[in-house]
Amino acid sequence: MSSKYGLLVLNSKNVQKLKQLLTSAAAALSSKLYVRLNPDEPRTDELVSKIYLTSASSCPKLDVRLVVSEIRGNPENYVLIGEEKLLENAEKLAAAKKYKKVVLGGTFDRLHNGHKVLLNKAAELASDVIVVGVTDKDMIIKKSLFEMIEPVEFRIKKVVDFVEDISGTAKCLAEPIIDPFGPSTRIKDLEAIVVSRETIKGADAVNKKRNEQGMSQLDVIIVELVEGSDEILKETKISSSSRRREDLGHLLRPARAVPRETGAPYIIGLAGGIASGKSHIGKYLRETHNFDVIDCDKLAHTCYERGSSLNRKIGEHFGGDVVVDGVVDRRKLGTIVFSDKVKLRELSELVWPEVKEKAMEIVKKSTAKVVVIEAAALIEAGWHKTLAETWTVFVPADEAVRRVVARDNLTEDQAKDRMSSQISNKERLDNSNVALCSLWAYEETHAQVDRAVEELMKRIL
Ligand SMILES: CC(C)(COP(=O)(O)OP(=O)(O)OC[C@H]1O[C@@H](n2cnc3c(N)ncnc32)[C@H](O)[C@@H]1O)[C@@H](O)C(=O)NCCC(=O)NCCS
Ligand SMILES: Nc1ncnc2c1ncn2[C@@H]1O[C@H](COP(=O)(O)OP(=O)(O)OP(=O)(O)O)[C@@H](O)[C@H]1O
Repeated sequence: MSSKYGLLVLNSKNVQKLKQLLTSAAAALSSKLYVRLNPDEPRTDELVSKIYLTSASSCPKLDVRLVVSEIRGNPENYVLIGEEKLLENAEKLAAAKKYKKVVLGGTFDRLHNGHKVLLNKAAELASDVIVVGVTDKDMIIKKSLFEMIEPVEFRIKKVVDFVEDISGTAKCLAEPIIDPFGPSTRIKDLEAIVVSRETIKGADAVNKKRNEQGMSQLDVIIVELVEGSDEILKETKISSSSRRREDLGHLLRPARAVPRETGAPYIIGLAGGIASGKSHIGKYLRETHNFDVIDCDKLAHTCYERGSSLNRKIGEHFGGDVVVDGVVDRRKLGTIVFSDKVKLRELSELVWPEVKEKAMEIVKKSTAKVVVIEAAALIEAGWHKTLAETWTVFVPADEAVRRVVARDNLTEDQAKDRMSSQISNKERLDNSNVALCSLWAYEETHAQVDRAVEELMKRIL
């Protein structure tokens, strides 16, 4: 049985066997590995990067933390990885800290090894306070797959926990920032700023602004980028964007336990904005995975048949002249609802229950293992609250506009208008269990769907 936490002490000899030691940590532990260097192994930037980089391949599931001061809690409580024991040299380590207060900034989504190298540098240099600006709002919306970025409070908590855990002495003060400066140009007695090769310009901008405000200049401490590769996003460094992309097709939050009769199909919702790729994915699920897929768009049309109960309800609600000979005059109804969000909502509230009832009749007759309810407004209609799980497909808004213009022969403004009546991708994803993004080649969309189906089958067996 594996333990949760472990401690790996490195010296000049066993550091040669780093890969082997990290691999044995992977087998022995389930959660966190603290790494400490004994005095005969100096901490160089190369070694810090190597520890994190090697951990990514040798023990990818462990949260590896290179401690720069004394270990929190009692080291005896951790499983010792390898033979080397801890020599207490906390005083020496603390004395080596060059500054009292340092600052750094970032988004820190899905805290990765590049971030850890940067934060380790700050912890290595600062004895008292590490100030961290964590981006939010306008600072994140240009990032790829920004809709999947973790909430800022969560990212802040992760950063503070990591920094205070490895630092031993320094307090970490983190706050959300909505410009590239944040506290770095507000707090006078900062002494240094930690950046990577790619964010040096940001540090220069901070110093320029501090100078203009009559504040001292910060020493600029640079760490090298930790490499990684992502052919789809064309990244050559470990990045949060890649990690978000890797999460596509995987369960983001647990499915709801919905009681199901023996042999009854498992129902999932498929939501997504205009031209996001719902129909394409629905077709793929039907043809490749033998799921039954209910297209609620088509189903809604059948609700408008002559003399239907929906037509009657619409007549009662919007006035008799929108229904001619038992059939809704769609043009007339369109002029009423498309210029008035409240009226559109009222119409939806008449249509959705009818569509849901019809969808459920189809589900009852289905002999498939899984039935997919494909509906653009699934989340607006609140159906996700009763389904076991919802999958959302999305593309960035500008791509959706491009697709609508090309497919539906509309102007850009008309396309934007249509999108403005829908909820945002972020709102959809916040209410979904699985995220799919159809921004790249069809094969990539299919690969995400295949992953989602494979995991779904394991969950529902
Ligand atoms: C504007 C800023 C804060 C936005 O951060 P960004 O969105 O790039 O954050 P991200 O989470 O991607 O990265 C955070 C930091 O880790 C570094 N980093 C990211 N990946 C890696 C990697 N693979 N290896 C090493 N470092 C990495 C980044 O270069 C950045 O310095 C930043 O880029 C910047 O300009 N920093 C310098 C100025 C600054 O710190 N301002 C705020 C002070 S409070
Ligand atoms: N990688 C991709 N995966 C899926 N669709 C893609 C991809 N690349 C481009 N597309 C295109 O995006 C367009 C929209 O796809 P689709 O019709 O499936 O969307 P939708 O969400 O059903 O749209 P709507 O709800 O507006 O009818 C299609 O023309 C489709 O070919």
